[in-house]
Amino acid sequence: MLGSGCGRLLGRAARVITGLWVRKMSSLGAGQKPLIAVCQMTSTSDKEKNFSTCSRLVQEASARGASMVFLPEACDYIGGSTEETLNLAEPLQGDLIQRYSGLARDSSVWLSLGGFHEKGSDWDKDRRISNSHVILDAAGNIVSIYRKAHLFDVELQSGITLRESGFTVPGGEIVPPVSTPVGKVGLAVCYDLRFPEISLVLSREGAEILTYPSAFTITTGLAHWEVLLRARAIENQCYVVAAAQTGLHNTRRTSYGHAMVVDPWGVVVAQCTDGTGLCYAEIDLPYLQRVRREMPVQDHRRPDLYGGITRKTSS
Ligand SMILES: O=C(O)CNC(=O)[C@H](CS)NC(=O)CCC(=O)C(=O)O
Repeated sequence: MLGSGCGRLLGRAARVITGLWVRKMSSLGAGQKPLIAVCQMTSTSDKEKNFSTCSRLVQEASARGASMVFLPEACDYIGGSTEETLNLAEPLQGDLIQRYSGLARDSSVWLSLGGFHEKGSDWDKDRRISNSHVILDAAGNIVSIYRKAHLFDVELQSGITLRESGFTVPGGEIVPPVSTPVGKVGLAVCYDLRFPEISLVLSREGAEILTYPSAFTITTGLAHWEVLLRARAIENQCYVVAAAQTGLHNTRRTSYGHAMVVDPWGVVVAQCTDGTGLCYAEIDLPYLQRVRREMPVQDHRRPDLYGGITRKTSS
């Protein structure tokens, strides 16, 4: 737990927005803080239904005054088999992205599509897709694409076996944080959460908000989800935003849920309850600056000691 000596910072504590505040970025006055909305849903292989869920959530968030809405990994669909996952994939020039684009435009919000199954230019060669985190601005333009770099290939004794590399090509780059109306957003996806290096690169590049849209398994979620999200927020003194899949997708896949927002002090300031829904949080950048000023961990780093960390360890 956090010690009482930190009372001054803790005094500000968690503020989860519940009221019907309509305060779009365009109408934000001086000192007003932008609002974000974070989504939780249960994707299936029915793309039409998934889109209509996303659409309803985004419209609700927009009516509440959110400037940016975060959708989870696989917001487009979760296939019941590798074959189905591959068959349903679309290119970023396809119909589905156009519809998300229209949704951002019609609702005048920025959108994070936390994981879009992207049929890329190498499809004909390798028949694998990318797990792409796409940022759309409020006019519906694609402003950034990050392709998941760390793929979830695991075999747990508890019965969870997933081999993402069987249908996905790993991304080859970390993309610079995106300037949005709610702050500078650093992009990652799900399993990337377990690799602090990516968060260090993003925060060094200026990220104020780290994003981990996810479809965590229940076993790993129970053990690791919240502690990892809070650790990334504390280490980097960033907001951490984690939209999430929840519940039963098909006979073989279930997700942990617990979509949340963590503030730069490590406090969980918003969290979804059970099922499909949203949670909201204000992004308080002056507060983030204060946390960084009062405990300047970035200035205390000792890169002279860490040289070997980027080398792969032999097993
Ligand atoms: O398969 C899709 O269509 C969408 N992708 C996912 O659900 C991915 C790959 S299987 N899931 C994860 O990375 C879970 C990570 C996790 O649970 C952990 O790190 O503990």
